[in-house]
Amino acid sequence: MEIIILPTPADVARTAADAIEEQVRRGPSVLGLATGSTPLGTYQELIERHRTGGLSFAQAQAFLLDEYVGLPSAHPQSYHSVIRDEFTASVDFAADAVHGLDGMAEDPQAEAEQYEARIAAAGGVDLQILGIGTDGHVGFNEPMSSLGSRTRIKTLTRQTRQDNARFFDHADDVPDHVLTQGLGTIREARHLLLLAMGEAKAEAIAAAVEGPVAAICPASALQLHPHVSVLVDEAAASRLAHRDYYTDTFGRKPAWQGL
Ligand SMILES: O=P(O)(O)OC[C@H]1O[C@](O)(CO)[C@@H](O)[C@@H]1O
Repeated sequence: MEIIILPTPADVARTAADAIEEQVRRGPSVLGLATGSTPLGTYQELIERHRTGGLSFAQAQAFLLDEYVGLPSAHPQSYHSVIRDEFTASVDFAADAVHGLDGMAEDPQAEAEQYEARIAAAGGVDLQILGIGTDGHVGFNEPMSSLGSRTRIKTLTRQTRQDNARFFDHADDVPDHVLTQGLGTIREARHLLLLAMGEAKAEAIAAAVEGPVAAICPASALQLHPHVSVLVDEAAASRLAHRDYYTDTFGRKPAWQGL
């Protein structure tokens, strides 16, 4: 794992956007997109680079990590709507290049299996953006998710429903169930970019990076992946015990200048 501690959330957003831009400029790419508040600054940065710097997503495809069960895709808080409104409609993805799970599928298991097949048919994910929940979830893989799990239906924890209540009119409107890529699915992406900002994420980041690989902290499963970049601001890094090791460059330029 490469742990990159940056001064501010804006630096995290810019550095993540650099990695995505580099991937997309390399040629046809498959991106894994997260929703939630964490990647919003990154998406803003990419939209700006599209508008002013000619960055094009016309050759890219994208797969969402997860979706609420029971929300039609037109619901403003469905992740279909969120990613369209916050990112994909403001750049130049081709029609049908952005894929998500159907939260209204009559057979969620069949939907999950078809989604895995669509990812495989696209050649797998080149670069996966990830946020982290305060309980250590990635995607919606809540604590005690199997470290080898595949895309499936999951029940949200009370903590995650509370955390996400801010996006809904009433706390009770947060769905109980979700469809999410599994930890095994996520770990098949070729490069993982885990982003976290703010003190509220500090404990989860410390457990994910320095804790044992254990289902109690699903993000710790990322330690098993060969190419993970963890981009955190100072606040999210504040509980890391080995900060000096991550920041020591011995006078050289930091490794993250070219993720
Ligand atoms: O970025 P937030 O809103 O803090 O949420 C943390 C993570 O939980 C999720 O909402 C669940 O997938 C992600 O979208 C996000 O990365």
